[in-house]
Amino acid sequence: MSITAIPAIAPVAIGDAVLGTNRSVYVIGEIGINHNGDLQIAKQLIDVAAAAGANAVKFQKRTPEISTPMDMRSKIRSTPWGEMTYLDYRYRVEFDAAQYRDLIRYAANLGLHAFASPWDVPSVHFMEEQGVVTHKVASASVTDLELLRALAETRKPIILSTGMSTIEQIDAAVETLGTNNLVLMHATSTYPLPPEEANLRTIETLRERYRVPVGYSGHERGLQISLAAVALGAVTVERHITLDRTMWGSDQASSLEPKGFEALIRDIRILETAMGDGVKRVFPGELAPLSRLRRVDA
Ligand SMILES: C=C(OP(=O)(O)O)C(=O)O
Repeated sequence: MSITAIPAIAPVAIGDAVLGTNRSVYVIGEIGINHNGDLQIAKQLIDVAAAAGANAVKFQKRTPEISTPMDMRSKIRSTPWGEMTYLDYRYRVEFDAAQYRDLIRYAANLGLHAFASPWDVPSVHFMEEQGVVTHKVASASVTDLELLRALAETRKPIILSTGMSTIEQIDAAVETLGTNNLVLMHATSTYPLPPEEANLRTIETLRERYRVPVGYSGHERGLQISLAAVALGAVTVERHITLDRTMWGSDQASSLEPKGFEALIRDIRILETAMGDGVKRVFPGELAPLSRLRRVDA
């Protein structure tokens, strides 16, 4: 029987990790803004990611006066620090350069990459000065071509999330970034994500359309959907992590707590081993049952 060979999808190196088919899944603990602007909480979340066996932690970096939508800026928000405008709240949860240096070093000492999704062009330069191994593009930024051009100029590997985007918008983003050193992430930006909006078969759609490694950024409750994404070939999985889902903050409720994140990574490691390489063979463990059970030898 003749089988037509489809050209393999080139893996993408991020620091000392390689993301691609038949490689270990690159697990990202998305700290995002779940640290609520508190450096000690951020470090505790890095501890959680390291203890669970993640490969990386991720933050969100914003220049609030640029990245906060105009109509949101003066809205009043109740926060643990009192009532304040949405813009002031956005400033309250940002870390400065010295704090990022501290966090990235802290993560590196625990064997983790640390990087961010920059939400505006100055934030790209800010994270570049931190010497990060990669940049992530949040789903919200898919159509921000100015941001994508700045990211392309860094020549770093880029992880592009695709939630709340049409295929045409993703086409334009991919064209801007180029497919060299690009990892896409299937995502649906519903918080929390109901199964009927997960549409995991999109992982295959993105992989076939763009011929780049594809991962999954999840916002569901529980672990099943992320694990299914791995079974469908996701090369990276990103999940929000929190110390406690009842903490104040918009992403806490749809985040995984330490035990959940640990269980997720344990199961991902079992799954990636179980996926194998697809080459049909008789395994050593089958030899005893073979001699016991098969009557006709071919
Ligand atoms: C919001 C983000 O990502 P996603 O769109 O994958 O949830 C982010 O990386 O900041």
